[in-house]
Amino acid sequence: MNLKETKITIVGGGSTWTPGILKAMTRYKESLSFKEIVLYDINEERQRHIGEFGKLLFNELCPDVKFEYTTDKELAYKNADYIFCQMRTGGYKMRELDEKIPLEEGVIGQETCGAGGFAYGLRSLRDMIEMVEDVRKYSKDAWILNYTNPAAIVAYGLTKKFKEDKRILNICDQPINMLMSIGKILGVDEQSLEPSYFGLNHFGWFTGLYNKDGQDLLPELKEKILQKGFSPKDAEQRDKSWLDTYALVEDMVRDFPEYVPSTYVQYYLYPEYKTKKLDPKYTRANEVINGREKRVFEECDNAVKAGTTLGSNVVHNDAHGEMIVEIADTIHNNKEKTYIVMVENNGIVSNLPKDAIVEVACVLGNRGPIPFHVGEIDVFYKGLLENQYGYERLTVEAFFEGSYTKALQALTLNRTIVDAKKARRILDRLIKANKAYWPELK
Ligand SMILES: NC(=O)c1ccc[n+]([C@@H]2O[C@H](COP(=O)([O-])OP(=O)(O)OC[C@H]3O[C@@H](n4cnc5c(N)ncnc54)[C@H](O)[C@@H]3O)[C@@H](O)[C@H]2O)c1
Ligand SMILES: O=P(O)(O)OC[C@H]1O[C@H](O[C@H]2[C@H](O)[C@@H](O)[C@@H](O)O[C@@H]2CO)[C@H](O)[C@@H](O)[C@@H]1O
Ligand SMILES: [Mn+2]
Repeated sequence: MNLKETKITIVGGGSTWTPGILKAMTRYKESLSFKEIVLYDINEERQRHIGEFGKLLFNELCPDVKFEYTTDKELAYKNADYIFCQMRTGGYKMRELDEKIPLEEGVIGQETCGAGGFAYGLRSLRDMIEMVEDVRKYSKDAWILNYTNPAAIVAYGLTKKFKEDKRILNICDQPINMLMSIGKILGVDEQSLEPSYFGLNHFGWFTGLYNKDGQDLLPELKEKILQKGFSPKDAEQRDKSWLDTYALVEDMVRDFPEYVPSTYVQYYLYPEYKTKKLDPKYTRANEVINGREKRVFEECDNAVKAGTTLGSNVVHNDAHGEMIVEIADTIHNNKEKTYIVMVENNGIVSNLPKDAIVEVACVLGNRGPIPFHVGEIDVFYKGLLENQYGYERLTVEAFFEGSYTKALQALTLNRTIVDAKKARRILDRLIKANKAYWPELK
């Protein structure tokens, strides 16, 4: 075990996901040997609710750890060893517009896919670049583990901007969440499965699931999905929209039986069907504002009022918190475990561009992720991914160059839009809505 004492900072301390991360951290205190935890956010009021909950939690479970929450960058980033980042530029108010504007124009309105993800990407990039610069000013060797969405765009943009920085790792909880559900369907512990997987973030496929004997359980999984459908492991705690999203995995396996896709692939394969199903008057942002956000803040406040976190039910999705903490632990202790994370392609998928940010299985240790080779992918997958790569790249270039033309090209290329006149209408509305956040596009 690596005994170096560590400091961990959570950026976006006021996030609805922070309590889950903090709870997971309490289980890794010895292994990660942290002595200091700091929450950092630009919204003092919002963070205070989570910060007070965290203070109580650490006081009860790890009293020798210094726990603070702050809006001061120096305090947050100085001498930090691990930065866990999960910020949302513009908050849920802007997420609502990301989802509603495209839907009003008759195309997918979603947090990370299509025009919504594009709008969110142009907002996130500005703040994420600033965050990396701030962190590097105070802690040049800290590992930055990033959840901030749209992770595909953020990862591509940060990789272009900070070419030499090998300690930024972009991660997503979707593959592990899916693996947990897969484990339940197969009746095996998901930890015992070695996945093979390729794609871009929120656009990928499981191509193999090997048990300890080296047997591939993917064929059995596909059979079971076709017989009984696909639902999340924690179905009883899920909002309806996520249950609907999981359910469509069955359709995708029926239509394209080679692999098992990420749930997000449905936005690209069935854009017309999905658009009809989504309600432009009440989107996922509304569901979250009235559900998770309300519940997390109320439950944090209730614990603080009660003076104890014991018995508090604030954590809703263990996998999310567990994943980022486990990844830090794996790096810290050079555990060389397998995770599906984002890395620069550089030939991993040999027929996709080298600078694409792919999501693949990697062995993770203190040198960072070491990817498993994928090789050539078939024409259908290559076509889909090459198209999405073009969209992601043009989005990032539009941001860096302030280019309206590249923004229009990006949206036109996106499979959820296609029509250039529609793309222009959506782009013009998004420009107005995002005036406070985007670079000027000329
Ligand atoms: N990669 C994944 O798989 C994954 C999974 C879940 C959530 N996420 C992402 O995590 C983030 C948080 O999600 P949420 O739903 O809890 O949102 P949230 O709005 O509840 O939390 C985000 C927090 O970030 C803060 N913030 C905004 N701009 C900031 C900045 N520049 N610096 C520091 N803090 C800032 C906000 O004040 C807020 O407290 C989002 O980007 C979301 O998309 C990613
Ligand atoms: O709509 P939200 O705010 O609840 O979630 C958005 C995030 O969704 C993903 O996380 C999923 C997970 O992948 C899925 O399998 C399921 O279990 O629920 C999680 C969220 O509730 C996604 O990976 C993130 O990038 C999104 O931010
Ligand atoms: Mn994700």
